[in-house]
Amino acid sequence: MATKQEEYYFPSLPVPSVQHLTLNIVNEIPDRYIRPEFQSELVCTDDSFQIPVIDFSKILNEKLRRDEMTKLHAACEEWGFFQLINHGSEETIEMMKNHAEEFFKQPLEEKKAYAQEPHSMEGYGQAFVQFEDQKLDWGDMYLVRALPVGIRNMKFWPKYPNTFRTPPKQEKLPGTPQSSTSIPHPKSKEIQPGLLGVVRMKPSLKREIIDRYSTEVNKLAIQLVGMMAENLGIEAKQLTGMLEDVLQPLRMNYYPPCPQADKVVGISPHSDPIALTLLIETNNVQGLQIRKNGMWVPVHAIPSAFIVNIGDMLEIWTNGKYKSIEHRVVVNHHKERLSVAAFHAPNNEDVIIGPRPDLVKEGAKYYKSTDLNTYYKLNGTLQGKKHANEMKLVNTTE
Ligand SMILES: O=C(O)CCC(=O)C(=O)O
Ligand SMILES: [Fe+2]
Repeated sequence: MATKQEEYYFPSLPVPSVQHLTLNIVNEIPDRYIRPEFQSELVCTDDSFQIPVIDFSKILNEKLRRDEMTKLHAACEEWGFFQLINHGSEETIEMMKNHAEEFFKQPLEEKKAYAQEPHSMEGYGQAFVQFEDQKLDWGDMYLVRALPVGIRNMKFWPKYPNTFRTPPKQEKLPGTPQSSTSIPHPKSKEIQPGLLGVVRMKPSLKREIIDRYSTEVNKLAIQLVGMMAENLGIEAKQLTGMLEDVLQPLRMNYYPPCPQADKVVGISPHSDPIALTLLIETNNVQGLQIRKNGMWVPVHAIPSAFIVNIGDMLEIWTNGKYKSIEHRVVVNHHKERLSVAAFHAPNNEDVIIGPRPDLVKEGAKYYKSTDLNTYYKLNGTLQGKKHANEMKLVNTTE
């Protein structure tokens, strides 16, 4: 099946790396980053008002499944966001966090080797900069297309840390079978003291991190989408089938500290135009906020949890039963913040973006149906719930 991958990537004008801009700034930041439009918006100060937490291990447990599935349904209907715990990928998350942090610590020149090219969001740079006079977000990003395997462009995959993309070298240790290895990432938790004091990795941890992370996250995403279909009373395939041939970009976000943090925004308010996002905050610095009840609600990430959110495509496929939610990132005065978002969307241009027929059977259809290429062309800049809103039919009650 032929796909037109490049069309799905929105070209962005080159702008300076914010991380390196900050090295020369003492107090005043360039005007292009000042965003007065966001400064008066209400932020929720009640820390107990939080997105729901879903325990994946309970869903897999026959006795506990029912209640947890009900919680999942409510989370998707009422919040569009939840944290997923006990999902089994905790170790992989830990490695991903270490690697992403190490990558951004490198000198600018090293990172520039992966700079985005015109007409593509892949690589190191910024996203959604369309105009020379456009206001800018206070953050850098690094994006690689992880799935499908066939579209991987290895020139954008980081060579450092070396275990990011390349399996660690196999080294035979005296008296041990070939399962022993060495040279894991210096900071990674997989290091275990081996026989004769030689450092080795657990046999299960020998794959390159991006590949391993991408595979595990995609598997979870598809399982979650299947559970959502079940909760909506439709066949799992009605939703999972849309992602059988999946496009999974991984976006690593780096938000440097800012001396005028209350005047900038790390990522402008937006909903994700894809189907489902699984995100990790790598260094426990709060920054993500979601729009709820007319205010911005800070998300306090649980270490090792995935923050999962419904994207515009799932809102449209479910005919609005599940909602994509606007979110933004605020930055910190003193601390940097990092996150890694794994997006999931169809990779098959025959997939239709429109309400699934079984979800409009007994009622009105609230969204248009369109092909994937037309859908992606609705995009331009990060602007609220642009895709979902453009697709809404006027007869909608909301
Ligand atoms: O950094 C975050 O917490 C959110 C990032 C995000 O919304 C995105 O990459 O689409
Ligand atoms: Fe997002």
